[in-house]
Amino acid sequence: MPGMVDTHIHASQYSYAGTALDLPLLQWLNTYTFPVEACYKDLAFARNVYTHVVKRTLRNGTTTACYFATIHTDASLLLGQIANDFGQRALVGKVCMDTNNFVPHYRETPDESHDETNRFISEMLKKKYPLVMPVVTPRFALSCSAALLGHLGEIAKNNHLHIQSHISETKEEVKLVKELFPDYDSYTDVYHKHNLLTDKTVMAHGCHLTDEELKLFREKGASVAHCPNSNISLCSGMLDARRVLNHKVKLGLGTDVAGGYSPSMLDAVRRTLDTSKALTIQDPQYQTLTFEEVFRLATLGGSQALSLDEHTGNFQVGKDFDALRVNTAIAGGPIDLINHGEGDSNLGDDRNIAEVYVAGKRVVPFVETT
Ligand SMILES: O=c1[nH]c(=O)c2nc[nH]c2[nH]1
Ligand SMILES: [Zn+2]
Repeated sequence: MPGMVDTHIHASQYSYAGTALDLPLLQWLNTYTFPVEACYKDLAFARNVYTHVVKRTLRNGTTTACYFATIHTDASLLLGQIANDFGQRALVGKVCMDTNNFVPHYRETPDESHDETNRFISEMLKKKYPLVMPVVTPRFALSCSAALLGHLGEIAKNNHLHIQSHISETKEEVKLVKELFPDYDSYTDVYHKHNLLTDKTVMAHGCHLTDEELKLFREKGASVAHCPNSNISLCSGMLDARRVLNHKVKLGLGTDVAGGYSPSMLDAVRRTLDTSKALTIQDPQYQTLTFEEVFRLATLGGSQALSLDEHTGNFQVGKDFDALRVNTAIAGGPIDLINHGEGDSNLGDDRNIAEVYVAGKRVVPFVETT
């Protein structure tokens, strides 16, 4: 099968994946996330976690990942180097944030954020990695001043770069953005007015976007990363993926580690189906997503959401060979091939992924270096 595309994952949060899911988003950020992310000043710590997350996601069939790192430029560059060394296709973002009243040692000044983003981009591009690219990464509107958002929009525009952020994940966040940015039409308009809503933008969550906002997404060619595990785990909301698709807005899936507790894109597939079925329980007229539609979101949809579909997403002639060799009967695997069930099985996991290829090169099993 084609390799899977994780359109939204925090590499820096992998160290506590599976824990700390007892608070809503904003408290969760202040209590767990910011103190952990501050540790990436230490490059040895960063190397350890980043090596583990790249290996784990590759083993789970993520041939392309769109990563958030932290505010630390050198550690973020290290993540790019590690993805390149293991052969993963990746977008890597140095996080930008100049507003953080709860953990004040984990924030930048607007000038630092601007200068360090420029340094991150120029050093990353200098490496000429074949599959790893920088992405401009304002954390979200609540962490960024208007001045910083403006700087970042300029940088992205002048260098034709990808952009990633979060939007409308929880109702509380939407309300606070309204209070902080009263002169804008909507949360989406805050990013739009700062040149951060382009056809190379991917915004995570979007649970509470209005039809007007989705229209603006469509007009600008921006995409949504659907992160169902995180949406449920932090009780943020349920994205109506069908509505996003009906608006013809590009849509991919994200694990959103560690708001989402699983680094597996197969988990994202299952949670997407669960969310769609929960919406159907609430409204029996709702058109539930099919397995085939969700499989497409995990592969081609993700590549379109990241504007990488020229290179990856399916086996169309001319694209790179990003692929998984799947063995449903693998020894010790999770599937007993004894029943007469028809159609696609929901039971597979990483044990069934025998080999992973990125751009024609086998990257799993790992080649042990001496
Ligand atoms: O799920 C999330 N994880 C984060 O790290 C984050 N930062 C802002 N908004 C966020 N949402
Ligand atoms: Zn996120």
